[in-house]
Amino acid sequence: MSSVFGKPRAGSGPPSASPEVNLAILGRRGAGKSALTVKFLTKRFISEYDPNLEDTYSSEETVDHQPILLRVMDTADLDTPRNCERYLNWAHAFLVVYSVDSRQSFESSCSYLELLALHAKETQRSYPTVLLGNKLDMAQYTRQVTKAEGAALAGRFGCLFFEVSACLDFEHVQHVFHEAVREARRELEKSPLARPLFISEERTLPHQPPLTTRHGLASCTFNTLSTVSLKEIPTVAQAKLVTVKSSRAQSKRKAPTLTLLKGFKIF
Ligand SMILES: Nc1nc2c(ncn2[C@@H]2O[C@H](COP(=O)(O)OP(=O)(O)OP(=O)(O)O)[C@@H](O)[C@H]2O)c(=O)[nH]1
Repeated sequence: MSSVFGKPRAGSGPPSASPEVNLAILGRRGAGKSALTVKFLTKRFISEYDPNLEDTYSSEETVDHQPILLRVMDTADLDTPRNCERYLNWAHAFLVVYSVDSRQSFESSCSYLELLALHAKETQRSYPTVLLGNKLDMAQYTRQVTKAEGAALAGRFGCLFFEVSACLDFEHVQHVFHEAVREARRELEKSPLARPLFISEERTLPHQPPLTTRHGLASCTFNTLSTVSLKEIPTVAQAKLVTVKSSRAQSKRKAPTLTLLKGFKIF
């Protein structure tokens, strides 16, 4: 297996002509965001990660026979949404993860869904969101959140809902990520300008308290689209970008690579 260890995307070849979708994975610490990301990218379940590192991965996928460059930001927010503009201004779609064996993580997922609903309202755009109840393999022993509760929460926010397990079958996890891509693609087709923007000037509208105040979200600032200075996001803010080419890389001529995932090597 040839390898790239933490290799930045820039300089790793000509830019891809495939359409691009940015997907941010949100949720409370320990919900399984990294495990799901790694499962999707490598088909493997790895049990321990450095919880403090936040990484963004890039993977060439084929969804419904169409190539797509999928970027996945595996966020590390600890317990509540923090500095959320880094993903709000970047992502086309979101996966909000909780663990079916943790009521606390379920409650956190509700905060994330509220944050996203507010962001959609502020920007007057739709952001496809999938609510994921992870650790389904634990449900028979320590389930704390019923499937009906998950479905009801998803229904309240108009998002798709699945229960999955990062340590069970890969196909189910892949299906969830691909559903997010499908939804994002639909949204991008409806609104061609719906590309992530990086707002370089921080300014709050008069009469509009910052998001932090309205939602009590610690250190979460939000820049409205009415600011004067807009430019496309150049790279992923505050996140290290590495390229992941798993054994599922579309071209069989491209060798699968080794990469850095939250400080761990995948073999
Ligand atoms: N049984 C089981 N354990 C899981 C599953 N997904 C993740 N875990 C475990 O749950 C713990 C937390 O998983 P992470 O993927 O690190 O969770 P995270 O949401 O990324 O949390 P941070 O890294 O702290 O941001 C680890 O010990 C994983 O092995 C799952 O589907 N089933």
